[in-house]
Amino acid sequence: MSKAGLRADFSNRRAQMTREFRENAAEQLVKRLSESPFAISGETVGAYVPVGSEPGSVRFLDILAELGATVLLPVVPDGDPAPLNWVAYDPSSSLERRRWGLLEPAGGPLGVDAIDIASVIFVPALAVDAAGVRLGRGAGYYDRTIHRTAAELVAVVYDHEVVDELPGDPHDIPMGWALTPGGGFRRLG
Ligand SMILES: Nc1nc2c(c(=O)[nH]1)N(C=O)[C@@H](CNc1ccc(C(=O)N[C@@H](CCC(=O)O)C(=O)O)cc1)CN2
Ligand SMILES: Nc1ncnc2c1ncn2[C@@H]1O[C@H](COP(=O)(O)OP(=O)(O)OP(=O)(O)O)[C@@H](O)[C@H]1O
Repeated sequence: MSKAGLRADFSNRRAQMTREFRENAAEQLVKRLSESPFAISGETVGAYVPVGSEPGSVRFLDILAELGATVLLPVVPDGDPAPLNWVAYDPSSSLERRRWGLLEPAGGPLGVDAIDIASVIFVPALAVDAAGVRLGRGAGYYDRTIHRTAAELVAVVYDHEVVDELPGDPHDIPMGWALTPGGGFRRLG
């Protein structure tokens, strides 16, 4: 199946999840952080603010910060897809509704290079396969952003979204890990 067809299928399935299912999953993901195979305390960690039925929560970001991480959140640049910009997450400051319904922090962006010092990046995905191929939303923001990073790349997905094989493109950056509510951190590749 084409990437577009797969995107539609995984998105539809997410749209059918109940609120209770999503909230349970979000709480499980928070608990999984205590099992992280990498250090969080003292590290710079990339993460994202989930919108709609994306897995995760603002609480997940708060716990990362409580565990001692500096949390960077992506900001979509104006215009055509280009590398993501980054803002440090401050639990006490507000998130603003932006393009495509995304929630982004209000603070001043640190620049596209800010993510270079991250040791772990939690990456939003619709699905990921056993080799680490990630299915994103199809604008290519993350592939343009993480191609030079040495960070551990963790695709955050629901359990049924870790699949045997997805169609890959040469520009796709492989994920090293999947994080799911039921399975925790799983190595890929
Ligand atoms: N929570 C969250 N933040 C994120 C991402 C994400 O997947 N989740 N991104 C992950 O990359 C980046 C944003 N990427 C996005 C790419 C496409 C669309 C989107 O809805 N596109 C429309 C097309 C709209 C149009 O062209 O006017 C669509 O697909 O229907 C949204 C976000 C950065 N921040
Ligand atoms: N490093 C890159 N340089 C230039 N173009 C790129 C790069 N990575 C991806 N693209 C382009 O971006 C578009 C979307 O790519 P792809 O389908 O892999 O998106 P995605 O990873 O699913 O999306 P996202 O990262 O926004 O969640 C494609 O047209 C692709 O050619």
